[in-house]
Amino acid sequence: MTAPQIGVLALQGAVAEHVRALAASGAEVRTVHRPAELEGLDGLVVPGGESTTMARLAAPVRLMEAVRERHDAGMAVFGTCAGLILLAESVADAEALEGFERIRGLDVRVRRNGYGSQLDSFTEDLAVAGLPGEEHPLSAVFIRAPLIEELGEGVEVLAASEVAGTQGTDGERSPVAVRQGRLLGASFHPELTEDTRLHQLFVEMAGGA
Ligand SMILES: NC(=O)CC[C@H](N)C(=O)O
Repeated sequence: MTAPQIGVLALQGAVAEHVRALAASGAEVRTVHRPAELEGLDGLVVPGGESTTMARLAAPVRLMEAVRERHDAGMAVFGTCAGLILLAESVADAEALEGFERIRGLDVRVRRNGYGSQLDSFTEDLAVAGLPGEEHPLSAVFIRAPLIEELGEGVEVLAASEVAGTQGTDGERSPVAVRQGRLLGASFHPELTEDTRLHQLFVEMAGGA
């Protein structure tokens, strides 16, 4: 079997760390800056960073639209943190993103910085459904993370956080890793630890699992 071809959207953000984690997970990896570079990819990671910056940088070459079209044609997409914001069907406080295309498609509503500011960044051990060695928690790093406020019917929750968002989810566990068909989303930064199991799950998904 040939290795799944996975791209990392490389406009801004945590690109190199995703490349390393994907390569360690058996993928053939390349960075993507332009629509033509999406050709032939089985999957694309949209990294964390700053969603507004990425949306602005993508606009002149219509990269968000191109990713959406490739996803419609079968490419899997994994959005982490800012990448999740770009993948979400709806953003609660979208003023800063207004007028800019996003990928969309993942049937969730997110709130940017929904766990608070940089100072409220945290690490949490999560149980994630469907990972190899599921009984070992995944150490998840949250940095100005988006809060998933609402989920559509077809969205499966793989992990939830004990930490409540700043608005509306008091006392409830908030979903922080979700899957809907060939879309995967995480509020946190899976590329910042040595644990590559979520990347492995995505590489398998993109390869047809
Ligand atoms: N670490 C991150 O990716 C932060 C995301 C950032 N708060 C945004 O809105 O894009």
